[in-house]
Amino acid sequence: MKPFVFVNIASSIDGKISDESRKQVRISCREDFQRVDRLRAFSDAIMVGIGTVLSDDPSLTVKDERLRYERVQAGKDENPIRVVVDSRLRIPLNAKILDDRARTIVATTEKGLERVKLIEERAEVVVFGREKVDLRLLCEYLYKIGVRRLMVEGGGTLINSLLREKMIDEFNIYYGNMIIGGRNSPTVVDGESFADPVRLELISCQKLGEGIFTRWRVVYR
Ligand SMILES: NC(=O)c1ccc[n+]([C@@H]2O[C@H](COP(=O)([O-])OP(=O)(O)OC[C@H]3O[C@@H](n4cnc5c(N)ncnc54)[C@H](O)[C@@H]3O)[C@@H](O)[C@H]2O)c1
Ligand SMILES: Nc1nc(=O)c(N)c(NC[C@H](O)[C@H](O)[C@H](O)COP(=O)(O)O)[nH]1
Repeated sequence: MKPFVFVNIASSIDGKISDESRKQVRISCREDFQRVDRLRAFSDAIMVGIGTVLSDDPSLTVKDERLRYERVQAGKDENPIRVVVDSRLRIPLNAKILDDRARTIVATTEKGLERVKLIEERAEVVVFGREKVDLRLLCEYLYKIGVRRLMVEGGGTLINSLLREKMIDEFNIYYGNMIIGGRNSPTVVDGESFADPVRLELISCQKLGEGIFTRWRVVYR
């Protein structure tokens, strides 16, 4: 069994999620960040790859105090569980994701065991896989500890692996009103291309701020 897995990502019109520097580019408008905050609040866990932690240093917490309050009223923690996929435990000790605002799980492999002690002082470390984190086992584990809605906030390398494993149920993509360009800029799905393109079904499409918010169901064949 696995949670319902959905991606939320902000993209430029040319499909880029950052520029060639790989530093964070603000693509979302205010309305979109509010939408993302609500999605976070209605998720049990939020997952990112270590590439995103190293580039963006996200906190992955719910910003709106009322949404955190509603979670507590519903018997949940203020913030969803944060999950980092980090094969070699490269996570910096001062990463925001390791602060005490939410429960954090760092998923690593047998190659990441050297730093386990250090990280364990700040987060829960789980080991799944030898070279790359085994995402199927990780998602099964998350289901076992009660995660039913898993939000994936990137980046493109992690999303590619999850798609290959047929783990993603839905994409929420916000297209900001910009073109970033650059052959080496990260895209929504990086890594190798698919022999057969992954098919999607459009759920909804709406103007949001100055951009477009789209939802897509993944159709695996
Ligand atoms: N615009 C947005 O919404 C948004 C959101 C997130 C990230 N980003 C951007 O994306 C970029 C980072 O993305 P990225 O692709 O470099 O990194 P990523 O966040 O996808 O992390 C990938 C890393 O995770 C690790 N990993 C472990 N097991 C894995 C597995 N089974 N499959 C895949 N990866 C595994 C590997 O070390 C791999 O290099 C940054 O530039 C960031 O700004 C943008
Ligand atoms: N939704 C969204 N729109 C963007 O324009 C953008 N650049 C990101 N980038 C993803 C980034 O890695 C983080 O998810 C948050 O942008 C960081 O915010 P927090 O500190 O977690 O609140 N995400």
